[in-house]
Amino acid sequence: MTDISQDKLVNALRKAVSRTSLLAEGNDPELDSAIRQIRVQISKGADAAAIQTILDNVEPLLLKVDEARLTRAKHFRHTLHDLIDVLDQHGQNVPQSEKKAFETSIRSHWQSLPHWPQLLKEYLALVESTLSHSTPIDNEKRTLISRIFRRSSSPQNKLNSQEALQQVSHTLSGLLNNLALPSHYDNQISELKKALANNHTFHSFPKLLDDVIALIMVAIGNTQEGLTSYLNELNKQLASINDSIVKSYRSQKNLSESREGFNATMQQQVQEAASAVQQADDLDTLKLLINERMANISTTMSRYRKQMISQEKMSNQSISLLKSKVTRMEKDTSSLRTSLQEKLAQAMTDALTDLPNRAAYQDAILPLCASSQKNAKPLSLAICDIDFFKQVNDTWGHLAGDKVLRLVPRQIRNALNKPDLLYRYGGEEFVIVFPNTTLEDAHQRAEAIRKEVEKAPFNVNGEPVSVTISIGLAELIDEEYEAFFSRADKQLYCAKEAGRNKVMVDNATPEREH
Ligand SMILES: Nc1nc2c(ncn2[C@@H]2O[C@H](COP(=O)(O)OP(=O)(O)OP(=O)(O)O)[C@@H](O)[C@H]2O)c(=O)[nH]1
Repeated sequence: MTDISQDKLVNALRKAVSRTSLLAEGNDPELDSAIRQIRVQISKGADAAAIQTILDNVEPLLLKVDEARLTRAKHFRHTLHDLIDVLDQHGQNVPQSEKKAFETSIRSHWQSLPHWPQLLKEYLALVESTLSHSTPIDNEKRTLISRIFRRSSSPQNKLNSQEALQQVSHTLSGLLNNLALPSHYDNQISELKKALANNHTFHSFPKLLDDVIALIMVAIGNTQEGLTSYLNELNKQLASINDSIVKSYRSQKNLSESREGFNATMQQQVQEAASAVQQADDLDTLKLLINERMANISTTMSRYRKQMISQEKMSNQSISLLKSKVTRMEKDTSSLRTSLQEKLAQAMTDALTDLPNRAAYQDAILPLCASSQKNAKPLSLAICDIDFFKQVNDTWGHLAGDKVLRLVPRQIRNALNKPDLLYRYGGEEFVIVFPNTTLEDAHQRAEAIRKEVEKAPFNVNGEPVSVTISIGLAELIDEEYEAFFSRADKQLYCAKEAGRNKVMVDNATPEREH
């Protein structure tokens, strides 16, 4: 193998190793050893061009998986901070040093899925510690969670215990939405979400939290299983390609060795013939000598031809074996790509409504904002929230609530233009991105959306149910995304305050050249 192709191979494999190392970060020693074995393959040498092509195809997919993982991790980090907020609101004696230590743990480990259960357990320890720093232990045996929420029912606290419990349950439900588990877990996740939403007692809360942790463990198992088998497979195939290359190299070497041997023998025989001619005294002896030498040369040549033919055959065989191995590896890679694409689509889709979910929104919105600002094109954002949705759940049950959650986006779609993008942001909240749309046009469309939902004939068990939505709207100006979202969100809050079933607009508009 030439130095250049060796360099190419080393680079390609280094890229793959660094990507897979990233994915395998914090996983078990088996994965680390698989990565080490790939490094060994690099040093042994393999067909650079074939592997480069395959890795180039795999790399963007691995990158996408990384991004989805990062989005989930960010969501988890928010969840933990939400949980700390709940604790701050309800426990006046949160021990600051332990809270800081927990926040440091979050900072160090939020990106590593295997640490998530540990972080949730640390949260429970912080709850426990908060309690032991506060009121003296009651005689009544209450669970830790029940005590902290019980204290929250004092009038100076903003939320009552039920609301606090709901807030935590809601946060954990959001976390479940972002776990990216295979679809056969959908039922279990939706049951657990239902149990969280319906949970009005504190004693069952730790059990529910345990169930959430168990599902996170499954998600960890899945990630590791997939990666381990992928790395093992890649490793096996690299090893077998390496084998074929070594064989092919050996037969090439044999060929050139026999060519050298042939040259030497021929030279020797020609020299022998020449000296025999000089030594011959008469014509008959000379004829005899020449015939003898020519016969020798002809035997050597036919032996050499036979050897060549058999070695060429061997060389061709090992090349075609190598080709079929590379083809198989390409096929396997393409099925890996398909399964990664399916997993990616699953992670980006909300199972209840089939809409792209919050992770998908977060992937899309920053590039959309950047491109609108760069090209001086308008971009508007609407945040929609179903009014009094809790009442729907409380009156007709969660299944009816889920039905409404599926129907509302259908109504919204009736008033959207083709390029408009609709996402389920979480719970009963939807966001709509209006690319290339001014605030004025987006306002008209948002009004149409509000009316579509208002006039829709929703019903549960044949009984009509009135469903409306409130909408907050803003157009992107020269600002950070967070400020843009917060302006729309503030308007949603105003729409709720103003009596709901309203569209409220933030009137800041970008300066346009006329
Ligand atoms: N059925 C169902 N309910 C959900 C889901 N996700 C969130 N919820 C519920 O949505 C409700 C949201 O209630 P609130 O945030 O109090 O808001 P609201 O009742 O809509 O009131 P306003 O927004 O103030 O008009 C909570 O009861 C959640 O349990 C879901 O996937 N399915």
